[in-house]
Amino acid sequence: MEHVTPIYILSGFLGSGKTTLLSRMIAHWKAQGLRPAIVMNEIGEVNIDGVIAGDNVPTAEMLSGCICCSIRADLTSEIAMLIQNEKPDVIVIEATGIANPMEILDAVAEASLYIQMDIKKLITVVDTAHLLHLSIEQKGKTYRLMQEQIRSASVLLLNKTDRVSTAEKDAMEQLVRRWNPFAPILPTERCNVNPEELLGGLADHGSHPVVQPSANHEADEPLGAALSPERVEGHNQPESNHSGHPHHSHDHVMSYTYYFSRPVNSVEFERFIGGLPRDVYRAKGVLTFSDTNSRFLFQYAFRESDFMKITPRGRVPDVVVFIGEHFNKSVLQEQLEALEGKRTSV
Ligand SMILES: Nc1nc2c(ncn2[C@@H]2O[C@H](COP(=O)(O)OP(=O)(O)OP(=O)(O)O)[C@@H](O)[C@H]2O)c(=O)[nH]1
Repeated sequence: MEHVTPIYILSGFLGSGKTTLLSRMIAHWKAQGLRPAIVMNEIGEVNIDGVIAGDNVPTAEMLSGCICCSIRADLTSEIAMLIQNEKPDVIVIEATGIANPMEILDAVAEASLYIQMDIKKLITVVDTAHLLHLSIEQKGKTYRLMQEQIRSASVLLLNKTDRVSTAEKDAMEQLVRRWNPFAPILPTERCNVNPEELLGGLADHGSHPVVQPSANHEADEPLGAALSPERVEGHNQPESNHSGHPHHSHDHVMSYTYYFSRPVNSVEFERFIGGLPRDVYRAKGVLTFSDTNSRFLFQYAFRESDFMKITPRGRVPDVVVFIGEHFNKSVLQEQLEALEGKRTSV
């Protein structure tokens, strides 16, 4: 029988912890002597996560678009090429944080018409603190998207529990359970989860039928929750895509990439980040500071920033990608140029 490649899909809002989980999954499979491969999707024009994912992992980068819509057609050929060239034991697709998982499932299922693969799980990572914040406001596109990502999951990580109290965590667990009564919910810090519990084995992949969008799964099957009719009905965005399915629009989301031509002062940079408009909800990049002698991977997600020393291999530029809604790119550009000393005031 032809080899069937197991596929895991990682979903979750921007900055929820998908790449953190991906690193753990890769480490787990490598420790078992398996060969994983990654399809990494970014809406920005550079792949900062590629710096984190590590060496020796075959990666297909799909940049500057979202696999659930604008570059969806490329997914089949990217997966086919990975399988043909790298013969991986397992593939993980990390979707952009703004992707609608139903659309991704649909795209992957479309690809499975041509490629022998078995969609094992759709794992959604939730930033518990962010969800708490949005659940108080109870509105907004981000809240609705997060709800969809939670509804579609076959397993859920309630991540960043260190940023909420126990009572808040319990409340969010109840909320998530209401939205998705089927998926196991695993509360985590830094996605620290038992990989066996999360991933199961890969060995049984030959026995599952390849998932189709119209498949009628039992609730306890891995993707039963995601593909059941009420889940599809829950996906109630008004627009339609080319395949006639209701389509989620990303028109409100924008990204801005800034390349640095010289090191900047770390304190001034942190001050700039502290003053970012609320409409910028995610930023990440690689930076060289003038007052330190290391390079840093910079992360900003739901108003928390993080700097990690790195020694990137190969040529990695100093760059930051900002993602958000309707923010003013030229204001950011002016501030960044001022940080570089190209302008006199911020
Ligand atoms: N406080 C806290 N931070 C976390 C936790 N998990 C991940 N982070 C941090 O959150 C930031 C975003 O994590 P990522 O794993 O890059 O998130 P992501 O979902 O891949 O982000 P996108 O690719 O932009 O969608 C990083 O700075 C992580 O170190 C957690 O449990 N607690």
